[in-house]
Amino acid sequence: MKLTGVELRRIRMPLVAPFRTSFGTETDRDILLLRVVTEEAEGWGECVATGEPLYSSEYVDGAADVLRRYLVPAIVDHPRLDAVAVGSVLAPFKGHRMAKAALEMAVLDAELRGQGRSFGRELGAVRDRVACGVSVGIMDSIGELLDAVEGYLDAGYVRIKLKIEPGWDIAPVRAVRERFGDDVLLQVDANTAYSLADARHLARLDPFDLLLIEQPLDEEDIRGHAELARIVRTPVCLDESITSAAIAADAIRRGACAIVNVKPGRVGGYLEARRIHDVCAAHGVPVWCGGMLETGIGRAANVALAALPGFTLPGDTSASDRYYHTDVTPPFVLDDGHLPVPTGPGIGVQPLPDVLAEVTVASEWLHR
Ligand SMILES: O=C(O)CCC(=O)N[C@@H](C(=O)O)c1ccccc1
Repeated sequence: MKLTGVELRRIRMPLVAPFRTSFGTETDRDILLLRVVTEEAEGWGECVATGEPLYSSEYVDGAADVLRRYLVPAIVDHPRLDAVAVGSVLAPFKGHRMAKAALEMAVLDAELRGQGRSFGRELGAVRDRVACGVSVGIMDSIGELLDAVEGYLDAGYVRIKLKIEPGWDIAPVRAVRERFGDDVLLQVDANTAYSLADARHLARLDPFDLLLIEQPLDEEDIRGHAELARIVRTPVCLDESITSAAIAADAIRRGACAIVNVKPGRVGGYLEARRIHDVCAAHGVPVWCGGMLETGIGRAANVALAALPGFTLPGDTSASDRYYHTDVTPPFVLDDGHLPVPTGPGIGVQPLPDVLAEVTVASEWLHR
């Protein structure tokens, strides 16, 4: 493909409600979108970096800078550009996986739209709809939490994920179990908020029959998670720690995780996400699709990824209205606890021009 233009667009999307995790509270999402224009088609990519470097080292301003200064210039003159080439052209630049993922996604979307192939077909989807879980933030009270969980269960979500942190863990889990019973699929996400010294405390979650405990320790502490997994009966799932297929294989072989949360932005793109899926499948490790509060652009691609065979656990692929009053694409609407896998070319959705214009804070051409 010949790249004829790359647009960097910054949008601000207010959340329907504050979303609190162990590393902070978001009230709106500051999001970078990339539009790649080629002679055959246009493609869209969404960068999942957060406003501040609190989930990982990446943040929106940094991603915009590295795209503007290094990543986009590196690919624009490539004679035969396709999504597979993007990874190798950008490899010399260290890190910045979320920025790289957005660029690779936009190139892949343009390439597939030009070929009339969907993300699902390209990635190897085996389902035409995916079961959806929902992530529930830390709340001011147990009552508020139970009301939120009731609303999501009524909406049809098939799995509940509770954000936890020291001081908000055993009690909310116990309250949800007591109120909604033992059959609700329930898991927790600590976002690195604990240390190995908390192992015995975290083992107090074992009686609640959770699907998993996600990223309890620091993202670099693979050994610590392996030790924790020998103390806590609840399966350990890693998120922030898993930044590549090689690291996934290492973590699995060292006993650090029994389940992996696959997030394309965290690992550098959908092609690496598929490689992680394949490595986990080879080790008999189930995966599920994580979320970064994506708009319908990233959500469409995530739903396609979640349809791969190894994605046997419900992901954080919620409906658009879980986070946004108005999505920048036609909304993803939960149907019987599932979302349909888009079947159109590329990601299968298009931004709605009026909505996009309304939420756009800045737009610049990085190449034309
Ligand atoms: O449903 C979603 O898209 C959000 C799922 C979720 O909880 N994301 C968490 C996470 O740590 O996985 C997150 C929240 C805010 C910012 C980054 C990550």
